[in-house]
This record gives sequence, C-alpha cells and structure tokens, in this order.
Amino acid sequence: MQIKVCGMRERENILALEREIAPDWMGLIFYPNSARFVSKAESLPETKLRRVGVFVNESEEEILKKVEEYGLSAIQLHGKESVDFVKGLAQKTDKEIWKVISVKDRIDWESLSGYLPFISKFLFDTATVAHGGSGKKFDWSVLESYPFDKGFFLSGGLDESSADEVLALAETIPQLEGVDLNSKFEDEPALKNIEKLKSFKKRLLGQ
Ligand SMILES: O=C(O)c1ccccc1N[C@@H]1O[C@H](COP(=O)(O)O)[C@@H](O)[C@H]1O
Repeated sequence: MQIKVCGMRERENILALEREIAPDWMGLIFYPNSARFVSKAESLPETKLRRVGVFVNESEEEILKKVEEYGLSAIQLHGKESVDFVKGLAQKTDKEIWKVISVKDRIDWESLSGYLPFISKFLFDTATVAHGGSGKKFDWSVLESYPFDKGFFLSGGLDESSADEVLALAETIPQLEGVDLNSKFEDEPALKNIEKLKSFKKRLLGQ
C-alpha cells in the first residue's frame, strides 16, 4: 500500500516528512484558490521524494510548465478534465497522469472507461465545491463495484483512525493501491503533523 502526503509547502516540514515518513509521493497543490497553494519553486528543499502536482481545470501549457519547473513525476488532475484533454496531455508528457473522480453518491463506471488508456491511476475523492482538501469522507462502499484492473488511490478526509478501514477495503478490492493524506494530518494548512503521519503509517504498514 502506497502513501501520498499532499499539500506540502514548508521547507522544514518537507525535510521532516522525508526523514521521518519517507512517503511514496509528495503532493504540491497548484490551485490558486487553495490554502495550500505553492507558488515558489525555489523555496522547496531538494529531496528524493517523488512530486505529484495537483491541478484543477488548469491549461495544458501551464501544467507542462510546472512539470519542468518543479520536477514533477506525476500530474494529478483534480477538476473536470475531459477524456480529450487527458489524451492530449498524455501525448505531450511521459509523466504519470492521475485522474481524480469526485464522488457524490454513485459512480457511472462506463463514463470513466475512456480515461483508461491515458492514465496511471484513478484517485477517488469526495465531491465538494472547493474541489479538494475538504476533510470529508465519501461512502467507500461505492467502490465495491470497481470494474477495472487499473489501480486507484483513496482520498478525502482520511485521518489517523482510517488505517484499519483502508486495509479492510484493500482485502476486498486489490486495485486499491494507495492512500492520499491531507487536511486531517495538519496543524494548519500546508503544515503536516509528523507524529500523526507516523502513527497512521505504523497502523497501515506496521512500520
Ligand atoms: O488540499 C487542497 O487544498 C486541494 C484543493 C483543490 C484540489 C485538491 C486539493 N487537495 C486534494 O484533496 C484531496 C482530499 O484532501 P482531504 O484529505 O479531504 O483534505 C487530496 O487528494 C488532495 O490531493
């Protein structure tokens, strides 16, 4: 099970994240309306952590610019990006593309199949007007009918107490390959509580 810690921005906090948690992925938010918005590449420390850029209905040009400027390994599309948009982007980059699906109540699986050739994974998050970072969970039972082989990440309001439920879900849905941790692990926006992350990681991975 992989771990992504999202919404990172502060230098010392990022260094502590790498040292103490060493997650598989670190998320940087490039949505200007977010309290976790990152705008200065030079303020981020050098680490070995793989960076995922989070974008909401951003232009292709701007995404590709950020990929270079921030050394992104993956692009998380967290808005209403169409299959055609994702296809066009995939033709211009070899970076991973993660398509976020914002969940209200049910999921129309058929409408998602067009993304499959162009993405590395889906990421399921709770639908909210702010697009993400709501700290709200959706009803995970909608994922029980997940029909694809492609892996996905689970997101939306995961907190310290979620590890056991995640493990139980992964028993029934092996395509669940990772979790995305964000606002419930913060002391303030973009400042993660390393002790809370440590305790979650220990429960999830036993280390
Ligand atoms: O965190 C944000 O501010 C944000 C803003 C706009 C789009 C995505 C955002 N974050 C993503 O939201 C999910 C869930 O976060 P939470 O656990 O509910 O706080 C996560 O995938 C972040 O990448």
